[in-house]
Amino acid sequence: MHLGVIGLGRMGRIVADRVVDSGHDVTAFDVSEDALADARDAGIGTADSIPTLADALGEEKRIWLMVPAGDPVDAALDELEPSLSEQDIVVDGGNSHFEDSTRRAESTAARYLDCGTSGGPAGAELGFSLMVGGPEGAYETMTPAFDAVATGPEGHDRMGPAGSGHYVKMVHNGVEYALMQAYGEGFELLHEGRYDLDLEAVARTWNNGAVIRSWLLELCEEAFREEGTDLGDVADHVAGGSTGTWTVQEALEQEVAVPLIYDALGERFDSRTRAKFSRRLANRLRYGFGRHEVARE
Ligand SMILES: NC(=O)C1=CN([C@@H]2O[C@H](COP(=O)(O)OP(=O)(O)OC[C@H]3O[C@@H](n4cnc5c(N)ncnc54)[C@H](O)[C@@H]3O)[C@@H](O)[C@H]2O)C=CC1
Ligand SMILES: O=C(CO)[C@H](O)[C@H](O)COP(=O)(O)O
Repeated sequence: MHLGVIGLGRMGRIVADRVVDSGHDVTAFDVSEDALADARDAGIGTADSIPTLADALGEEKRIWLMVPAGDPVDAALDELEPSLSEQDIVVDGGNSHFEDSTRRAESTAARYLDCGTSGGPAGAELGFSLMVGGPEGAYETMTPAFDAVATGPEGHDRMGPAGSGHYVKMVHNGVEYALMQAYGEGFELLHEGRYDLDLEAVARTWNNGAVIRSWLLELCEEAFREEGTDLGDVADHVAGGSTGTWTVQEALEQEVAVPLIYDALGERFDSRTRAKFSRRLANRLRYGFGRHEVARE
């Protein structure tokens, strides 16, 4: 397969690297000259514009977008559109809103796959979990790329029609908010409670056989090891929030109660006005899985 990758940031560069490492060809583009130069230095083929990238892919273009959700996706698609036909397949691997993905799938000439991606930059070695929505034939055609980018054949699946991949990823992120909140509250009680505890040791013990062991808990262990049991100067400020907001909005529309996700989202908003230990841990965990910048005091 010859894959075009648009967006070579924290996630897109991993997509390109994994596809190349699996023996496929990649031609990549990013608006950032630095990102392009880094990719070239690593032996990845690059193009100096989106139309040039499209030309390099010839007939039956296979293109993976990994740019920030919203306007950048529409901007990249607008530039691609004159080169696209129904022989071509475009994958959006970012965190787009599922309704945007449905709209794009209807308006593009290409076959469109919305692909929720989980694992974060820290998951580069293991591979990602991919939740794909869109036409079955396009999903099957892209299987070699999905095998390469995911943990393997078990790490991706077609969720359903257009929009369903990003819908499942949106709910995944809602769950992520609630789990972070639950770990944060537990560690806050241990931190403020009656024993003088080493929280790294607690997390490590829990990670070895406990019911609540998980990758997020391993990232808690890492955070306490690297920042100290009181999280050092990690600020009580949690950024992000869009994917959790979408989850809550959809839950309201479907009249499904999601009180834990709702509360976790509220805590995140509240963090921007008051200081709390659980939020400081959430702030540090987002670096752990997403390499999002840690806000510090
Ligand atoms: N960082 C994470 O943990 C995860 C991120 N995602 C999603 O993946 C997408 C990419 O995220 P990151 O790689 O973290 O972002 P990033 O900010 O590290 O990289 C985005 C890249 O896209 C480039 N770009 C922006 N507009 C462009 C355009 N029109 N044409 C070409 N390149 C363009 C930027 O120059 C940058 O290099 C986002 O939708 C994000 O929400 C999904 C799962 C995990
Ligand atoms: O999708 C992700 C992890 O699964 C990304 O890290 C995303 O940026 C996190 O979402 P938010 O910014 O709403 O915290």
